[in-house]
Amino acid sequence: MAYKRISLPAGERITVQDGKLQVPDQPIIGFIEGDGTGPDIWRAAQPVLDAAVAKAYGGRRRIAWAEIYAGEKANQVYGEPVWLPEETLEFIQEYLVAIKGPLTTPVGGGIRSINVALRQELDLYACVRPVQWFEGVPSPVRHPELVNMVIFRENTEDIYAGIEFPKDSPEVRKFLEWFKAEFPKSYSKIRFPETSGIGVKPVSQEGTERLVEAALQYAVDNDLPSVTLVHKGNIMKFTEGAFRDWGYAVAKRKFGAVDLDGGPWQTFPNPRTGRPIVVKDMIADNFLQQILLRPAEYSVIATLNLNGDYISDALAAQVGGIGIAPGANINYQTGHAVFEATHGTAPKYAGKDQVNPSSVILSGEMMLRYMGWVEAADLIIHAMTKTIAQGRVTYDFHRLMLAEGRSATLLKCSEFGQALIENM
Ligand SMILES: NC(=O)C1=CN([C@@H]2O[C@H](COP(=O)(O)OP(=O)(O)OC[C@H]3O[C@@H](n4cnc5c(N)ncnc54)[C@H](OP(=O)(O)O)[C@@H]3O)[C@@H](O)[C@H]2O)C=CC1
Ligand SMILES: O=C(O)CCC(=O)C(=O)O
Ligand SMILES: [Mg+2]
Repeated sequence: MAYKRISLPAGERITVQDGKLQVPDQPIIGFIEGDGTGPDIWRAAQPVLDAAVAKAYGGRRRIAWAEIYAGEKANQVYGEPVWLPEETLEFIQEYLVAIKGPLTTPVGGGIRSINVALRQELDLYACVRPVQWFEGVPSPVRHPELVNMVIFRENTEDIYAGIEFPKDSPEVRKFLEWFKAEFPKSYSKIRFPETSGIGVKPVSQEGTERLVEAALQYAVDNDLPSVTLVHKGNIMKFTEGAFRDWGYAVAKRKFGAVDLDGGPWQTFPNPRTGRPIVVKDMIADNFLQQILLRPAEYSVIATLNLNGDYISDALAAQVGGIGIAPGANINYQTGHAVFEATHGTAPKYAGKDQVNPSSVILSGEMMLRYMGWVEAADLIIHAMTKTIAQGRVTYDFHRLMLAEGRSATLLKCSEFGQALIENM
């Protein structure tokens, strides 16, 4: 396919055959720099990913990077107000794998999230965010080593679908008139109808089942002890409550789970190892205190879009903050995957070469593992562990280390990337 503004490097496409990713030695992979601190971080991260691949495979393998555009840079490159160019989506459709920096979303009015749009347009239904502690990373909790979880956040539905009507708009008036006529009892529950904005929260059985199935399969593949369905189903019965029920049902139907002590918790033996996997559920507010008090009891988490967003940042804080929290948006059925940090654009640090590039680097590490390039991924983990152990860190860890009375060397964003390369 010919692109208007995307230059294709020499290389080949990643494809899927019989449900398995086929990765050539020079795969073309798209990257979106991102807004705010995105360019600082990408400048530090890309050399680290390239160095890991070069060292692991001695030049036999190489990533052929293709810059693709979204956010503020898309406006510059395409010369018109275009936040998510059609050809960016077409490129990812065709080349399957991409990595991106954070993109700005204004609060209140203005454009809707481009990050969310990418996930929805490409149907990247699972937002996978592993949360693990690296030895030496400063943390606000006493036992960060007990935190070892992987969040599977539903990525295409929920209140994030973006179905909202602003107060006083013709849409909200029409909606409320219809609602009042058809559902007078429910309408009467709207406390101030004249001054309300309205949002719609769709949660489907299909959307839930594919997400929960991916989480259960992850527990099987990685021999993990439990999957917890996190929801607010006591209050939102037919969306979040249904998420729980459909989740339990898929564990029974697809994995042969049976009730534990009369239910609702379930268990099934891991077909690969025989070890039991417990499927349990928890109401989201309780879960947020449980992960602080008893983190060792949680492993894989399957949850809805908004809960997953909150839980991601809360758990990241327990292992050092969103500067080191990676993620991936994946469609396990088609193989499409866009890797990205959990954090946003952190605009006050933009252009200062100051922030922690670890989230994007570790998102790249997830990407390499997804591609089957595990030797390169392992090198990144090794270098990250070693560099942090040497106390060579960016500002976010530095200030926490000093507060803990530890000595540390303050590095810029780019210097931290270089330190990783030295330590590979
Ligand atoms: N996927 C995406 O692209 C996402 C985009 N966003 C967007 O980003 C914009 C800003 O959002 P905001 O709520 O401020 O959240 P951010 O995640 O951008 O930043 C919040 C705070 O987190 C810390 N932080 C963020 N990134 C890093 C890093 N790389 N290294 C170290 N610390 C970091 C900083 O803390 P401190 O001040 O303590 O130093 C920062 O002020 C919004 O437009 C939002 O919509 C938000 C989340 C995800
Ligand atoms: O799209 C955004 O601006 C925010 C998204 C977000 O917070 C997330 O995906 O964790
Ligand atoms: Mg978030």
